[in-house]
Amino acid sequence: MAAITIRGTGVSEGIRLGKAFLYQPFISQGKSVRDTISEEEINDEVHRLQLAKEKSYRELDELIERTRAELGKDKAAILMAQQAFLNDPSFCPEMEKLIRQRRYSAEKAVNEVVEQFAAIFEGMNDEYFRERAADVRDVGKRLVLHLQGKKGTALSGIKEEVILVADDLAPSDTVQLNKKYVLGFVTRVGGKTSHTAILSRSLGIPAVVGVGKNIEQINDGDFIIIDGSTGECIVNPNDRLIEEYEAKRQREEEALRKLEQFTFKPAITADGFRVEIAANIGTPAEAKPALEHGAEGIGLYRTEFLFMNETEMPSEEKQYEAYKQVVSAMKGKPVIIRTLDIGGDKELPYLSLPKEMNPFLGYRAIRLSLDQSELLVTQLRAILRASAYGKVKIMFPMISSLEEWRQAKAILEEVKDQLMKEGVKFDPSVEVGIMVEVPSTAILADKFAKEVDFFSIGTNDLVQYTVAVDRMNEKISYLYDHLHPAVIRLVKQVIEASHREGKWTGMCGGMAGDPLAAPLLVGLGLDEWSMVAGSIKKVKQVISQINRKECIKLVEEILELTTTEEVRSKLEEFQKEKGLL
Ligand SMILES: C=C(OP(=O)(O)O)C(=O)O
Ligand SMILES: [Mg+2]
Repeated sequence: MAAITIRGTGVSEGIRLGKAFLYQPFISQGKSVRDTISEEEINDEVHRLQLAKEKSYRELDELIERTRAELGKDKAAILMAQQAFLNDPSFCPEMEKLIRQRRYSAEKAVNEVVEQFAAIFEGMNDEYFRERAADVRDVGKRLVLHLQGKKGTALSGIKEEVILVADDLAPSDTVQLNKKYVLGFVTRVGGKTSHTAILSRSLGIPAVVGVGKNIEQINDGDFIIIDGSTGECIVNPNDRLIEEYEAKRQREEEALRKLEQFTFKPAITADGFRVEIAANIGTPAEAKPALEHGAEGIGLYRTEFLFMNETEMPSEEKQYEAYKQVVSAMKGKPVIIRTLDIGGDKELPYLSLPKEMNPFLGYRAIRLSLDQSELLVTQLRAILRASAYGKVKIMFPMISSLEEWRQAKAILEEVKDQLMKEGVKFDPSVEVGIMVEVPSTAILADKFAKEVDFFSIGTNDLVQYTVAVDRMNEKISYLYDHLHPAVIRLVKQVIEASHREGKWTGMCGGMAGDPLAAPLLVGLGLDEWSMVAGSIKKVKQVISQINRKECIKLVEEILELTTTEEVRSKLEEFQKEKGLL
């Protein structure tokens, strides 16, 4: 049999070789599914639907319990939302109506109502609601499985090492799988931000998604190779290919093993320059994994996800609980909590923000918080209360003028006074800083440095605003690069301005987690680096194998260069010389 190579998007790196396990939950086993039934069968059919609903409900109960214990409250909430569909007055009752009035079989009635619900969600102009379409289909799948007398799905039954091949993976599928046996994922649909992509990265399982119709080339039990970096998937490879990829996999594993030793080491250059390495998180559940990846603190807690996962503004109490959870988990290590950064690509359905021509230049982040200051006051109260449990620092996003900073700081001082009067415990000496994401702020860094306690450079937005390149637009993504000489100048200016005032500068944009940029940032004297937890080891390794003095010289050379490409080549050359590339 000749080998076939099919391609998708690599979303979680790593090479895996193994047997394909085709997951097809919709294929009916034995029982053929009818579309309609006879008049006499109506009551039995309604009863069948009722039983399937009850079984699904109980099954979800168990899954929720297990998920809460193993993966935390946030993941369990996805399943609770699914259970809520089962009780929705227009969900199961609507199916019953279709059975009674149109003589639909229970399966057809389920599919019809599920697709109506899914279509409504998919038509919504909001990513959060669009994702609910996957949840409602997931509930439908569960109902159909029970109608056909199958208990649960085949996933929990996997007892040997396999590469899972599926149309897509629903949230409830993924909580059932046994990580020990799943070597990798291949899915027909999906892209870099699909549920499977996010999950595979957080589990550290290689994945290729979006292979399309070619997925049909894979049969159950076929031997396949997947490469989660290139998006390649080879079906029935010959011995030569197996040998080649097995050797590649072993090299990867060896490199990873070498990296492990850096996890809990401090980041110090060969000549003794020490920096702090922290992690970016979006939910409290990520704090513990961040520590396990060797984070020395949280350099950016994006609180907006707490707001985005709700259907109404989270109360002070709810926010306080979330912040406290992170602060307590970090056990005295610093936690930089960023106030709400909504707007741009991050929407809040219940805030009904106006549609804008240029949302990234619009009503967002600190602008919104200052305009609707009751939101900011509630959030600052919650953050300050959490500060009693560890080392909290507060950071304002998207500051573009000194007025904005001063207003935000004044509100913070008022909130502190209020809490003091109320006799509420908090840390009165919390450090307060700003994100540097807008060129105007980088340019005025010397003025800001006299007033703030620290800076944290957000290169994700700083690149976007400096180069005038939309960070979400694939078509011009070739322009989007943190190694642009103009961005490097701004970074340098900010770090130097802070040091002149005895303050420190961190970085929580993607540049901090880019190992190639590490010698440049060491040369520039960046004090604190915050990144996705998975990058920590690699960055620590690079830092430990370079020399500050050499990096300072490298910076001088880089500042003479004129293009992004030249900067990139220079950094690659430097790392090759050190054997790091
Ligand atoms: C860290 C940043 O913020 P976010 O990615 O949340 O916009 C940034 O802009 O670099
Ligand atoms: Mg930003």
